[in-house]
Amino acid sequence: MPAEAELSALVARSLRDVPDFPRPGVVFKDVTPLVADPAAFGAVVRGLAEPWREGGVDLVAGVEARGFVVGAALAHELGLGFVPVRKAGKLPGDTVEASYELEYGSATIEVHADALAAGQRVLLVDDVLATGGTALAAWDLLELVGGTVVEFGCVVELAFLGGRAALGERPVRSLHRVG
Ligand SMILES: O=P(O)(O)OC[C@H]1O[C@H](OP(=O)(O)OP(=O)(O)O)[C@H](O)[C@@H]1O
Ligand SMILES: Nc1ncnc2[nH]cnc12
Repeated sequence: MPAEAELSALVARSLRDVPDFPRPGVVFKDVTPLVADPAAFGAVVRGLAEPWREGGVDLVAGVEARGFVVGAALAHELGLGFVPVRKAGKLPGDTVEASYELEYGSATIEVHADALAAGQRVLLVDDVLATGGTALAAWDLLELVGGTVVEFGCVVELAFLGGRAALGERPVRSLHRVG
């Protein structure tokens, strides 16, 4: 099996599907079993890091909360720093914020206004791409504070929810696609 297919299969068997969470009709893709398994977690982090090992990115950003788990590990793997994109009201400095809809609700996220130097190239990551609302809002915020986002990387893509299309021409990479 090619390496990409093997990694996709590993992700598939390391996730837990939780029906009707957090509300009826949603099948929640739970990554907690994956990140609790050092072999699976390591393979996922290496998979997301692979295109960037020779450079092209200055910082990794991740969206609270699950994006912190993937993003901080990935930043460490690449020898880079990490920029947190947080839910509203958590960052202590001056922030810029964006509100958005996601598969099962709405939210507001923030990034520190001084998180990036002008032109710094950012790899944005999260665990799940669903409608793309979160990814698009985070992408725009990171560019608003001066960065250039080079890719949105995620562990799982719920293709039937259209996140890739919502992100338009922005590069998206997922390790495992559902639907
Ligand atoms: O593509 P979307 O429809 O925007 O959905 C994807 C987002 O939803 C989840 O986060 P959630 O807001 O549930 O927060 P959490 O990480 O704190 O659980 C997930 O971690 C992504 O950030
Ligand atoms: N179905 C889902 N499972 C886990 N995280 C999500 N974020 C948005 N939709 C999700």
